[in-house]
Amino acid sequence: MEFEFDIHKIFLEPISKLDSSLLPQRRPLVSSSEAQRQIVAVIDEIGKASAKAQRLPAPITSASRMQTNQHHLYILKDCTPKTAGRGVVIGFLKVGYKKLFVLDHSGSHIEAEPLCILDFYIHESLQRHGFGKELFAFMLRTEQVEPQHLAIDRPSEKFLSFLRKHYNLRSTIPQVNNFVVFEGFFRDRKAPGRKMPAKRAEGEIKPYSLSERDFLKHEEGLPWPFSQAQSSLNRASSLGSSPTRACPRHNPGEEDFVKSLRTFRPHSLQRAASGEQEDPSQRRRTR
Ligand SMILES: CC(=O)SCCNC(=O)CCNC(=O)[C@H](O)C(C)(C)COP(=O)(O)OP(=O)(O)OC[C@H]1O[C@@H](n2cnc3c(N)ncnc32)[C@H](O)[C@@H]1OP(=O)(O)O
Repeated sequence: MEFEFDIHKIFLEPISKLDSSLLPQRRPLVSSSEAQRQIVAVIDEIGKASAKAQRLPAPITSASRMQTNQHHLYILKDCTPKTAGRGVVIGFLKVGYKKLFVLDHSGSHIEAEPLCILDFYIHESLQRHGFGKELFAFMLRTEQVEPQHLAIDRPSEKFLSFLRKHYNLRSTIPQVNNFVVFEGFFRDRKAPGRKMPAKRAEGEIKPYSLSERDFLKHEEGLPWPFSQAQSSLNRASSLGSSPTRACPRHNPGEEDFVKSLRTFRPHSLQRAASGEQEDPSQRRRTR
């Protein structure tokens, strides 16, 4: 992706890590205000490209969302002499910690706060050249995390293939939310998860967990899963919640629906109990 300004003056490293300040560790070679303006333009553009590649109705990565969340954004630029001019952005990877209830092999809910892969994109013309692996490996080193300890927010087929090929991540542990976790998720973690009691007091239950992609639904009307309540509940519900997300709006009939969620036994849970595996790609949100 090319821009009307010089990428090499704002991103001095091959891979730049940004947080909510939107400023890379090495100070850009242009004024702070100019750097901020250019970096906002880059993030918004690559966010749009990623959404288009994933056929999402709107970007899940934008400068404004970066500023209001505790996410880390890794941006890879091209350093080869052929693009020595103003430089190009090859792709990006966005990660962040989220509080989730993750099902273990026995179907128990474990409260965990794993690093989650939230958005990942390499420009179409440069896919399958090893850039994704370079970016992903850099993130793993920087965040000091093992690939099997990650939770993935609705991976695409390409991403699942990527994880199989580079990290031998194949078998998933069936979940009832939209995050995919792999075998080994619970092994040798630095901070082991907390097992939740089978029955919890009323009011203590966090009824659902929103993935990055679910905020899109928020903007369209009732938040997911409440937006599903009027129609039939034909997909697995989610448990757990994201600390970085605003509280859902309360609507008439919402409490009844939450109660019904508490007694609802999702298909994935039934599958977990029977040992049957679910194809994670089937869990992707349809538009
Ligand atoms: C949580 C989320 O972010 S889900 C969304 C993930 N992003 C997308 O799906 C957007 C479109 N895809 C992409 O941007 C890229 O393909 C990525 C980010 C998934 C991978 O980056 P790449 O630079 O292509 O990966 P890299 O070259 O390091 O590894 C290649 C491997 O990735 C997988 N892969 C990459 N592109 C494809 C493709 N078009 N079809 C199938 N598998 C693919 C394959 O396993 C491939 O190995 P192979 O060529 O031997 O089959």
